[in-house]
Amino acid sequence: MALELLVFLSYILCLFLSFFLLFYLFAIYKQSYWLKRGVYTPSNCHWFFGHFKDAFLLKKSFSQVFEDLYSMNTDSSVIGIYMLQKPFLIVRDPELIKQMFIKDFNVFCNRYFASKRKADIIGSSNLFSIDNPKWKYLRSKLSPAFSMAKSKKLVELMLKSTDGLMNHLSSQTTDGKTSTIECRQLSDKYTTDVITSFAFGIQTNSYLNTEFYDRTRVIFNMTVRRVILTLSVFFFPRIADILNGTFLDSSEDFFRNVFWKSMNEREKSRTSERGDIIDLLIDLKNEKQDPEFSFKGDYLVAQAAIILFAGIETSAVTMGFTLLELAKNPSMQTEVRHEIQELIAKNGYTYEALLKMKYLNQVVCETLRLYPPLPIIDRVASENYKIPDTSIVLEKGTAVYAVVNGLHKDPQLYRDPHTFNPDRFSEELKQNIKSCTYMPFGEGPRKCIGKNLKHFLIRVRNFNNKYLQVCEWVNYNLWLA
Ligand code: HEM
Repeated sequence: MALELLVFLSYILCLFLSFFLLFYLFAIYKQSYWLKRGVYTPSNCHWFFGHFKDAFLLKKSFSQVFEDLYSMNTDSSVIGIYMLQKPFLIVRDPELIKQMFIKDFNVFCNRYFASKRKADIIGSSNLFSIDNPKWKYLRSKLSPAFSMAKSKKLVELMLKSTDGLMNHLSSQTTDGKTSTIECRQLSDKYTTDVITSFAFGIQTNSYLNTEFYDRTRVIFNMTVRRVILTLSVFFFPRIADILNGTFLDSSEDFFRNVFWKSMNEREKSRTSERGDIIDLLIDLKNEKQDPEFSFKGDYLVAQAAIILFAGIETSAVTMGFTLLELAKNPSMQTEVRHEIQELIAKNGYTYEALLKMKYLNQVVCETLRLYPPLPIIDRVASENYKIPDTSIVLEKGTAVYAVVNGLHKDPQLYRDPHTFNPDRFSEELKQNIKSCTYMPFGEGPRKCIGKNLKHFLIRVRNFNNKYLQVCEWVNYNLWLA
């Protein structure tokens, strides 16, 4: 009996070892992909984790690993990398980024990083995720809401949404002079209120009533399940299909109901333009529909939802780090406060005053250089593509990445790159910044649609009458992507 058990166990062990050996050989074979194509690959590739061992073992963020790979000591314009066994390409050379993201946009018009699950309409048919040619049609229809011409109206909407923040700040100073405030959540609540007003057409005050805010957190709070879902959507879309997750997760019905309530009420009581996304979506819903894309049902909810979620976190991260850098640099803070006080005294809290805040703009631009909220930006080749001036042919379906946090901290592109220096963006010096070396909003036709808005979002009313200092427990980590 004991002998039989031993034989049985040896069979199991042999089976396991054979399986392991086969998988190991398969992994090594898969990881020879770039070598066969003559593309430089960093040697620190683990047979199972690929180049992302530290990220999978939670020692570094994925964006930090991308930055490290970008910063490898190489002259190569592209770097072949592996996420587990899957090949991806980092494009290091700004000229090549320009070629792919702008000039050859017809080949690189879609994202790899996006939900493609057809069953999840809100996740897959929003402006961020959807593929060309539907994307082009949708973008042309949504763009008017983001034009500079509409910005004036938007600033009015935003100013109305800042009351919550101002009242909250006033209530925080316990001794009438100082208070320790957690800026990250403060910024999250502020951008949630402002962008909800724009995207969903309703006024929220996340400092007093947290229901709407808490629902948005379902998307951003990274539970283990959410991390697996997000990683699979980003890097392994087929696994995302099997996991059956949706973009809005357990909050889907909540946002759908809020959206339709807002649409229906507006349609009934619409007397003048509020100038928000709801106004635009009502017009699009009532237009003659194009066979390319129908503005109906969840296809409408999807657009409001992506504008909300693409705007909240990016703007809050930027605002939080801007506040932090100003607290660390008192002379810059004084300059910003003087500029704001002077312009508000002359123009009031107006669109015109906000446009003139040149130094604050430089500070925000420098924050976006050091802390880009989306540190990597991807595209996928929609056909085989020969990289100009090389013999490398990218296969259709290959994902390529611009590593924004790598470019922004490259000492060959920025002198003393780790120093916070808003003067880089002064009128005379900003001319020296070359195309595709500064891209917090991405590049090319698919760059951020809310780019113009963020200046207003971050400038409005924040820095006027409070003086900032850094407290002891500051956390500098940007744990995104
Ligand atoms: C500091 C603030 C912001 C930053 C740093 C930022 C950054 C970005 C980046 C890097 C992309 C990808 C661009 C590319 O692939 O080339 C993007 C796309 C997008 N952003 Fe923003 N964003 C910000 C604010 C906003 C705001 C306020 C909104 C809306 C109210 C918004 C809506 C979108 C949308 C809808 C897309 C998808 C565009 C498309 O695929 O056509 N963003 N953003």
